[in-house]
Amino acid sequence: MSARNSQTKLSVYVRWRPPTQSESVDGLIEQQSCAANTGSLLSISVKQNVGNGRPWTSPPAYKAIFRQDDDNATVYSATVAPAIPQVLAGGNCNFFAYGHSGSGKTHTIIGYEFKNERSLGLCLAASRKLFEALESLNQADDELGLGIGFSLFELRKKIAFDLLNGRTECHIRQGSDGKTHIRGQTEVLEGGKVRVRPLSQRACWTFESFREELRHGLGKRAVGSSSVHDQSSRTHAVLRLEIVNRQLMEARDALVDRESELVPVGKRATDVSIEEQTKAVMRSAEGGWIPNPDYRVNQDRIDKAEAEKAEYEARVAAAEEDINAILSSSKTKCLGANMVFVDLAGAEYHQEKGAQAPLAKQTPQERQEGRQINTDLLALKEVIRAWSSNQPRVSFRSSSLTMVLREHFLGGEGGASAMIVTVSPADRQYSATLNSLKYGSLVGVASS
Ligand SMILES: Nc1ncnc2c1ncn2[C@@H]1O[C@H](COP(=O)(O)OP(=O)(O)OP(=O)(O)O)[C@@H](O)[C@H]1O
Repeated sequence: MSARNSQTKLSVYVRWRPPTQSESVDGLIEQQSCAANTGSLLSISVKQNVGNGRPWTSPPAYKAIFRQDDDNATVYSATVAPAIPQVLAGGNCNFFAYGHSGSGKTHTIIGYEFKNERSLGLCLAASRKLFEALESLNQADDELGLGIGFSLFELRKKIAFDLLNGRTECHIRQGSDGKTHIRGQTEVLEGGKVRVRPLSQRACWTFESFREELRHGLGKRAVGSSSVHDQSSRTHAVLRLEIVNRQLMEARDALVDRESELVPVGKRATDVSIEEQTKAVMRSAEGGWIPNPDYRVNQDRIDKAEAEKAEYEARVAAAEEDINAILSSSKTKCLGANMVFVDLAGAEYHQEKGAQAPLAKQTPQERQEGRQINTDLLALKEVIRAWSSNQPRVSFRSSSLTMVLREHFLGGEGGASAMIVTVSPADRQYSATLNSLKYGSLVGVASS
């Protein structure tokens, strides 16, 4: 597996969320951050106040540490805003939030208030800025017609659920090109075309329409009870924004059409070949297979079916070429650039000895999901560690989460990646917070 692009860096940030009233009463973690003498990364020291967890000081690893009174707009300015010019110059940028359940990942990435400017989650604040920039480009050249195409899905176990298409199940597979493909159900269309539905991508031409579409899609997201709260995201949500125009969207639709036409033709060629080969042999007296003297393989029939298949394959290749041509001949570099936001499902930790009972009761299924989420996050941790330290082999195939994120990790020149480690200041969640900080520090050190 290829190592990360040398220009792509992963910056790690920490965000403390405000304590709830009961957490303030029960006691808060003592924490302080300091700048190292050399370099610009920060370290954190934490100490449990009431419990007897061991104090810990991180190495210099974090690019910035946000305090409990820093709002989403402040976090956006420091983490995502610097990436907007990179996306407009054609780079791909990825942002994801990592942290234990209830630590503030959804609050940070998606946000819970869609209208208050300072509370917009990172993805909405980014899209608003992108739309502003695209509008200026469109005004300067009305042929560009730029907008944002987005896809939104959530991952649970090995299935991706397409939130823009009624939460339909999609399968995650690695294609012969080594890339990860997320494909929905197979549909038989008019004229015998067989379409394997791709993950939906919806084009929006204004920020307001994007916000409404996003809100609608997010409404389909699954929530359940974690060991910390009862509105927990029990899946990883992935939101991909791509700069598109109508020409690009139409070319993509045309590619899906050409692929749909190829499926029955390809199957027919395989069937003909198998049929001819089957007729050309017969059972011997001993039970083995021998040539059938009464049948001569109809090579013409096979060649005809293969020629038809080649013709349809060429149509697919031409449709792919059309897409590449649109991208390469575009008057703007940003066409096709991506921004990806990942709101990971919350890692769960066992409560410390003497801590309060969990706030929410979990069903056995939710406990099983919790174990699966932890397994995924462990795989992600290993991938980030290997990728950040430029190891030649990165085991992206170890979970469907890492398979899906593969493209985003390996994505292109001139991009940026950032991880925001969200943490709770509650003393009773000390070990969970410590775990997240340690994880972030490993990644931060490896990427520095
Ligand atoms: N920085 C913050 N400022 C204000 N409120 C916050 C902040 N971070 C989190 N919260 C609040 O804390 C609660 C839990 O946050 P959130 O749902 O974002 O957690 P999460 O990490 O996504 O949890 P899970 O993984 O279980 O879904 C929410 O009510 C959220 O509004």
